[in-house]
Amino acid sequence: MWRLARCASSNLSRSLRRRFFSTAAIPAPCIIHKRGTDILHDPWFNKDTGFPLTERDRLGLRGLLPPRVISFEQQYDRFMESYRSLEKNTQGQPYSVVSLAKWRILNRLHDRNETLYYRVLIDNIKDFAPIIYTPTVGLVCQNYSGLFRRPRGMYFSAKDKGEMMSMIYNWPAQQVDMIVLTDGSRILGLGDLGVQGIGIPIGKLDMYVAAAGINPQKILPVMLDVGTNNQKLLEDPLYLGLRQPRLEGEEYLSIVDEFMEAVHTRWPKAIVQFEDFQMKWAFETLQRYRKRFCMFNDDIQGTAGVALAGLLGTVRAQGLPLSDFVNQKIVVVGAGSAGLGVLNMAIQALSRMSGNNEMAAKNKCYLLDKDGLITKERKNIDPAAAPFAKDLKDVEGLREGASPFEVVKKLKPHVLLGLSGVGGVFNEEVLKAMRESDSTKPAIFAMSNPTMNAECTAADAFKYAGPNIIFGSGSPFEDVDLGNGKVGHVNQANNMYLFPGIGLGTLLSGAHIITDGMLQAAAECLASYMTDEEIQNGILYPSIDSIRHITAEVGAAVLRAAVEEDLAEGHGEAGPRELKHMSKAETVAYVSRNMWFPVYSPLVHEK
Ligand SMILES: NC(=O)c1ccc[n+]([C@@H]2O[C@H](COP(=O)([O-])OP(=O)(O)OC[C@H]3O[C@@H](n4cnc5c(N)ncnc54)[C@H](O)[C@@H]3O)[C@@H](O)[C@H]2O)c1
Ligand SMILES: O=C(O)C[C@H](O)C(=O)O
Ligand SMILES: [Mg+2]
Repeated sequence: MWRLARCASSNLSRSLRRRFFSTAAIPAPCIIHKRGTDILHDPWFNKDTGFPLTERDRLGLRGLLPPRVISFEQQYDRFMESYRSLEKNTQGQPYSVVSLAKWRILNRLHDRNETLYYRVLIDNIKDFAPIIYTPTVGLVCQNYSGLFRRPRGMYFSAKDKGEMMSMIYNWPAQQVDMIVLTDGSRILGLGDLGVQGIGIPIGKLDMYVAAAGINPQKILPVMLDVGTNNQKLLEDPLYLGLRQPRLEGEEYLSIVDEFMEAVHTRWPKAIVQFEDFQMKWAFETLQRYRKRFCMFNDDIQGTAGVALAGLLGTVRAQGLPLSDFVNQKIVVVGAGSAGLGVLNMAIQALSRMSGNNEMAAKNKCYLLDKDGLITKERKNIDPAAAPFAKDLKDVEGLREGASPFEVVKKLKPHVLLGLSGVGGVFNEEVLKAMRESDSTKPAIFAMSNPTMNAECTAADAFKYAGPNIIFGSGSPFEDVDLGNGKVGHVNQANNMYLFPGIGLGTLLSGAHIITDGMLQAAAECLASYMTDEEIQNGILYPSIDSIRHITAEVGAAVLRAAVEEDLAEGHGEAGPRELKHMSKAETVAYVSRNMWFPVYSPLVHEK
């Protein structure tokens, strides 16, 4: 049964939350094995003009920098000034020009000085997340060949078969905690982008550092290049990936197997997040590895938790008890890895609430794909979608393949949720049909990314479906002015609210696998995070400004679930016994304490 207990410290005021996380601890010294220009060229350690004179002496930097020492705060202000003037100078130019210019200036800093980069990112997450993450990251992937200056992360290709076990030792860090892996086959809603999809693991890991405080020296973005079926890329002379069609079947799996074994051999406790794999491989690899390695699929499992929190929030927003969730009619448009992940988790929760009656739970959920409503009449039904196919006699008045409009018109659902990857699927006609919903506050979630691929815009949703709706989208939209001083609130229903906490909680627990129980704990924590007042105002998720706080809470919930399942083997200072004896509040404090925060550490050279 779902109990929405308040998170341990969720009653902290927003400003206190911010202050709590911006208080830097006294930095511990950092041992390095480099000197001179090698340090200046290493973004992990570089402080640019910020090296104090004593350190310049110790590290052989004297004379390699202009004499004046500039403080971290001055460097920070200088960067922000350049950023703001770029913003001013590009005003009125097309979105793609402006956002790529912003991405470039941030990326240059990332390449040069990671401490300063992550500090500006954390402090300005609301402004910068849409640049380094969704939606601009999609544009960056599309333009990767042109934007490429220096590599980031590792690239394992089909040509590296048999070599991966040794290649993994080419990575310079001794320890890696968090890996985000893609094969580039379904990048956001943009399709197969081959090797160019590396932008996604980079963006996701930036969120890990900013939101979860994973040390950037312990992250690794990885591209598994098994070819591409994108003809345009194959014909592009500047394309940087393998120019061959994608490997299939056993050949494909043997590459992923080899990579997973190599990672596990060097870093047995590293967590691997699978990201943006096309559906068949997303499900297959999850089944294949989840009991053997510490891994999860963000598009299936992270998205499901965020959507479930949104669905439960919708019930609360309607002023109903959570138990009323079992009466909600939910229409999901998009039967891919994300849509099926959401439906699976929603049905698990519904069925728990209705006394393990899975049949009753399924009856309330409807699934559509590119060919419309999925029923048992469907020819060549995808096995993953088959359990959700409707018996025609249970959907009277509807036909196999009914369109989103027909389905909404007939069923008057409480929730319409899109994960189709297709922009505009919730058109005027569909949105207007939602006005006749059986709910007084129906919810519309247009979760596909990036912005162009959202099923509808926020403005259209409020305009056509009415001012009372709850609205969520995968990519950020501005709140909508409804007139008379009223505002239509836009929720960013994006898995970024969960994946950083799933990774952090798992890491600190020392669990060697990620179970459904741990994922459910993450979703429950997010669902309980908002106050009733916020929920009444249509606000289902925290502001991205407090992402570090919610991530600490989610991380603690995941860790505690691992303890309850006897999976927590401990990490660093805290062994399994210590973890077991921590109270809920102590667990949150422990997780927060273990979040890395960017400050210049004194550097000490060792041969
Ligand atoms: N907001 C989030 O956190 C989040 C998380 C994961 C995925 N997504 C987004 O969801 C989208 C889908 O991801 P996926 O991994 O499930 O992709 P997928 O390719 O596995 O599945 C796409 C599904 O949409 C269906 N579809 C295609 N055209 C359609 C149409 N015109 N009408 C109805 N259905 C249609 C397909 O038949 C398929 O079932 C992507 O845009 C992705 O960016 C968002
Ligand atoms: O990347 C995102 O913004 C969310 C999600 O993982 C997606 O694939 O769209
Ligand atoms: Mg994704």
